[in-house]
Amino acid sequence: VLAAYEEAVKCGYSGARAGRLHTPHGVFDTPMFMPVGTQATVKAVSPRELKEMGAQIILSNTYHLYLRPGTELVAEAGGLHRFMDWDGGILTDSGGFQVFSLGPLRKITEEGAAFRSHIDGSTQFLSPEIAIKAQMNLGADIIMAFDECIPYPAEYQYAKLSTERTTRWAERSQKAHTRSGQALFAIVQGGMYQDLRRVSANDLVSLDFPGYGIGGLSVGEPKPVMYEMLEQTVPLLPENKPRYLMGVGTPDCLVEAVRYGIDMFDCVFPTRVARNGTAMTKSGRLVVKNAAYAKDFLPIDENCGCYACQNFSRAYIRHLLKADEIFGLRLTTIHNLYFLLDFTKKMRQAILEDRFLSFREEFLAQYCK
Ligand SMILES: CNc1nc2cc3c(cc2[nH]1)N=C(N)NC3
Ligand SMILES: [Zn+2]
Repeated sequence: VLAAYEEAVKCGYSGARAGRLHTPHGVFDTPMFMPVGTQATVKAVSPRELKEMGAQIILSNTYHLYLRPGTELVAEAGGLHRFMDWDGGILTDSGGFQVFSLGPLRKITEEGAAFRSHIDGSTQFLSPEIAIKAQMNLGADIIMAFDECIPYPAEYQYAKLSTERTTRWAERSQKAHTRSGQALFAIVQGGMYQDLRRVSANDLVSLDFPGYGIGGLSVGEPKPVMYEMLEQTVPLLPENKPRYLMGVGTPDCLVEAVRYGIDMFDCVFPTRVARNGTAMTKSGRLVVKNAAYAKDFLPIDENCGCYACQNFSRAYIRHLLKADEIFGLRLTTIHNLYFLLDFTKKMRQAILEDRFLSFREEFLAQYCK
């Protein structure tokens, strides 16, 4: 069965739920955080380390792999799982976001999006059909419909026309998707307009997908606006199907989104800030590179079970970062990924024990943004 959803343990007092996601590569627990491995690697960590820290599903990007090394090449290599030696779950994003955020955009038409490659400036074109074929070649367990990610802010009229096109593109994505054993999720758009979000959700639900991404959020809008869009959208999505909030995020956003009923998350934040020496903790960010930690022989977090915190001090990691030693980036990355993976595990446990709201209160009280 594809990304079927079962055991959605629904807690009466909030939309939070703990579920299990069935894929050809295993059954995975939600809420879940998916480490981002844009170019078929989660930067600075190995598949063995990912497995060890409890990663279940990781994300890769069709846009990048289509441009380099090419999705046919990955198919010839036996598919993305074989190519990167990852036997857990893989979700590929369709390129809808990256085309608009990475390549200098040439032109969007009903047919698709023409753009210039951010790698060599060559003229490229992605359409629902091309994006779906590319994802079938990659062979991920979950793939995403090709959508247009509306920039923020956007005029109502533009958001309306773009959202309607994204729905037509979702239908074309569905028709182009012929690979069994692979789940195609649609992506709800609608900008920051409540009515457009509701129309987008209702239209996509009537096309009947096995799961739904919520896109076009965490694109610079104030957090209350993001939560308002969630409040409008999530209740319209089927309870027995996964909801995936794309590109989110920081622990405070995760705990709020879980309260609204989100099950899946991905974000480059933990791996990206790790590479400039920032560690995530339950009290907020800790910039290990700061001189304050030069002689701090405690771990980043004494209660953390990760490889970095079990074996190394802040002083050592700071030394490596100051000396531009690659191992320093590896340790901060391992810690940040472990922190978020463990955080979602703690949220799941709280939901199952019917104490999610108090877990959320306690966490938010301690965490400074
Ligand atoms: C960082 N914020 C973010 N918002 C997103 C929104 C989308 C996405 C990826 C995102 N990342 N991928 C899509 N295919 N569409 C919507
Ligand atoms: Zn740690």
